[in-house]
Amino acid sequence: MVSKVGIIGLGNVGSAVALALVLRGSVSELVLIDKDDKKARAEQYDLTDQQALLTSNTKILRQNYNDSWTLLKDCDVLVFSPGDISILQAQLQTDNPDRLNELRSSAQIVQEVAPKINASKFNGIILSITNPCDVVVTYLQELVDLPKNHIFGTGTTLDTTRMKHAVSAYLDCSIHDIDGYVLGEHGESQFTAWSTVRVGGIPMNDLAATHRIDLKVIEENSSKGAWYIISGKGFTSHGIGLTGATLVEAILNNARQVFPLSSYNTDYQTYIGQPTRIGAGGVLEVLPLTLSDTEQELFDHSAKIVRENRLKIPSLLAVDPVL
Ligand SMILES: NC(=O)c1ccc[n+]([C@@H]2O[C@H](COP(=O)([O-])OP(=O)(O)OC[C@H]3O[C@@H](n4cnc5c(N)ncnc54)[C@H](O)[C@@H]3O)[C@@H](O)[C@H]2O)c1
Repeated sequence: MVSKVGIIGLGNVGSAVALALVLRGSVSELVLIDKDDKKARAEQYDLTDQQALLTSNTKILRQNYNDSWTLLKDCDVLVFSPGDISILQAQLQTDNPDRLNELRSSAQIVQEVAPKINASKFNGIILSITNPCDVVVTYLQELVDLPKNHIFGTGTTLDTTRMKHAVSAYLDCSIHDIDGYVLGEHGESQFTAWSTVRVGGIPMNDLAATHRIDLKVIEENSSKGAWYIISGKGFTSHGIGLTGATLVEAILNNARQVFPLSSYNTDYQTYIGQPTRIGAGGVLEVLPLTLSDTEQELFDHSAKIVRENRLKIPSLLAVDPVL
């Protein structure tokens, strides 16, 4: 069966998702779109150069930014990854770097791109990556003609892989023995829900008590992961590239698998990172949380931050960015 995936925004992230999808032979057709047409064309040629060396066959298509996006009409999944990473690079010069500072720029992009998605008659599932992830996906859903369960963000999926790595490095064990989630905003208010974390089936909270493990140290190592990477190479790409491809595959294969995605939470009226089952129909189910009282407070706080920032968008867009 033909599977067709579109990617809007071919910077470090969009091109890494495209590369992972092509190398894994996950899709039959890929449609590339970027505001910078030359960049999209370059990615198209670069990805096509691999074809003779692969056992799979992905047709790499491209749509000019200013044309109508007709190639998106029959796409199954659309990856939304436009942005401007220089904003987060500049954040490293501040005392408290925060992805929320990308909001004004990303909200402008959403305003510009959403009508073009609607005009294309795209009717599949959107996977949103652009930061600040939870606020952007909340706003994007409001502007595109798709139901809430047909659009979700990568949420804390990447943060959860970072947490698993930090735990496995600390305990010197296989990363594959670790279950559990980082939840909340894909940002500074995220938290590791230690009550959900198990190592080979043993609750991490029990291990921490018996082995005097300082969970705060492990959490710090994982939650700051993106900033360590950006300070060294200027952007993150490999982890999010494979995260994006894995989630696209989960949709295409109707995996019915649970990831800590940014999905809609009716209590908070916002998208937020929470355990979410996805498949061909997009979000199939948001799993109920059984958190400790402290974790529930952290989750409430994180959702409040996302909601407040969504409400800030009109005033942010009213400000002339040049001033
Ligand atoms: N959710 C996550 O876990 C996660 C992880 C890494 C990065 N990100 C975010 O992903 C986004 C992209 O990061 P990057 O490093 O690729 O940035 P980048 O600056 O390298 O690339 C952004 C791309 O978007 C394009 N673009 C800008 N406006 C556009 C528009 N209106 N329509 C189409 N394309 C447009 C640019 O031309 C550029 O090619 C950022 O918001 C970044 O913070 C999210």
